[in-house]
Amino acid sequence: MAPTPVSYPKPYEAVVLDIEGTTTPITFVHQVLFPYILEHAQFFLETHWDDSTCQNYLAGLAKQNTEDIQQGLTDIPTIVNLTDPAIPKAKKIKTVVANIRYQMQQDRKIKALKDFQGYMWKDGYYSGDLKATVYEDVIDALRTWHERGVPVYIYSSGSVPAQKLLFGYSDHGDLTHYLHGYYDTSVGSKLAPESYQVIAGNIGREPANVLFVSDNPKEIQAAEATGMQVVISLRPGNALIADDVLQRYLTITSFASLL
Ligand SMILES: CSCCC(=O)C(=O)COP(=O)(O)O
Ligand SMILES: [Mg+2]
Repeated sequence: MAPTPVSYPKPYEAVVLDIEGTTTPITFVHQVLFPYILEHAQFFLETHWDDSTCQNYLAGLAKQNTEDIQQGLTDIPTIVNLTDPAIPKAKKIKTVVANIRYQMQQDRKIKALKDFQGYMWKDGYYSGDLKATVYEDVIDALRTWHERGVPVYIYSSGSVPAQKLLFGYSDHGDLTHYLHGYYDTSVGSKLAPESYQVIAGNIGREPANVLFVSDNPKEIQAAEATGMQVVISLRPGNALIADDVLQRYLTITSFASLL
């Protein structure tokens, strides 16, 4: 017999939130953040190339590229040896841009790519070119949880610096004072139950006392496997979710239902 769906979250001590499709529209990520990278990557690399921070992120992309090729990803554009002085800078940049573009077409949630994106977005947020969209009902919930003393954490495939920028430069101002901590895939894949165990341990709560909200059923299943309370976020433009999944889990269209 199919399990009965829960109709409301049980009491919880802490909240862990996904970003894309949950606190923030997918369109903001795919129609604003990602195009920013694609439009500015070439010029950004030309102007930041000699920066050691830039070189560290590029080394991450190059390492990932070596691993991808070793693992048989034949289509992925090869990044030339970035430390070879005989290769012109323009050629190096061309191969990095082609590699980033390819990975973004696949919407890969790869740490090296996400780290580099976060590094690039910093300029966009600082200059005012980027301002993040956060749903109005999320702001209300963050405020309410703050008043109630319920700590709220973020767990996203986007890098921790990218998360801090998104909530620091939102269309509702700086929201970072509402957030107690940030996790990215440094703790592990969002599809692996162990990652949610690590987060629960890190925030000092039993998984059963933590509420995780995400648009991705695979993330929901991974969190649920640890005993976390889970809720699926349904937002305009999110990927469709199979009926059996929708029947099995509590779903929300607004964070107001969680308060
Ligand atoms: C916070 S960075 C922008 C979002 C992003 O790049 C991403 O991959 C979001 O994935 P999520 O795990 O939040 O669905
Ligand atoms: Mg998401």
